[in-house]
Amino acid sequence: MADPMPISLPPHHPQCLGCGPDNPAGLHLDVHRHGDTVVTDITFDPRHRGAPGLAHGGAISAACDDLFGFVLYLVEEVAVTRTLTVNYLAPVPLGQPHRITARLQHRHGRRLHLEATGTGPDGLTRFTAEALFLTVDHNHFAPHGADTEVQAMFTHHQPHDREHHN
Ligand SMILES: CCCCCCCC(=O)SCCNC(=O)CCNC(=O)[C@H](O)C(C)(C)COP(=O)(O)OP(=O)(O)OC[C@H]1O[C@@H](n2cnc3c(N)ncnc32)[C@H](O)[C@@H]1OP(=O)(O)O
Repeated sequence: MADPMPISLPPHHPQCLGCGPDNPAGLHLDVHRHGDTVVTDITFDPRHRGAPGLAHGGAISAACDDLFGFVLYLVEEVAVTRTLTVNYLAPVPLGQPHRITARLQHRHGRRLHLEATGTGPDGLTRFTAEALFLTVDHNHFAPHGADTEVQAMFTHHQPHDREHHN
């Protein structure tokens, strides 16, 4: 079967560490939906350096965590990370695009079990990640004054609003 057309997904918000276009320290992830997966191509650069020439594990972890946050658009529910495990299978060189693909593996009540894979241009999978997200309601963000902002993320920015085909 032919691959589904990719659909552009909106950033969580402009200042998001993972995907916010206005965050100068951000990873600036550009994310698309491909069927039941979400996909981003990231090229770690010297700002993300761990060992010389290689990406820092924390930067890889942040990219996976934020990409998991895009699966929520598919689930159409707000959830937050409870656990995140990254399997660093091989060093990730700076300056080479890596494709990270994430999806919902299964759901059990409030528990969303998510999985991701990061693969280089040579076809080598250099990291995988698994996360448990727990669904929350908007009140979760209320003590921090962000409840309406998060609500807007999931109402005003429906993925199909920005549909385009690459
Ligand atoms: C808005 C989208 C932005 C996306 C950005 C990218 C993602 C992020 O960075 S999110 C930010 C980082 N994460 C956070 O700040 C979360 C901080 N943690 C919390 O606020 C709370 O722990 C929270 C809300 C996750 C859960 O608290 P609470 O609602 O009290 O849940 P709790 O009762 O402990 O657990 C709920 C259920 O999950 C189960 N559970 C909890 N932990 C685990 C675990 N590790 N494994 C399996 N089950 C678990 C519990 O047993 C419980 O099950 P049941 O309902 O059957 O009793």
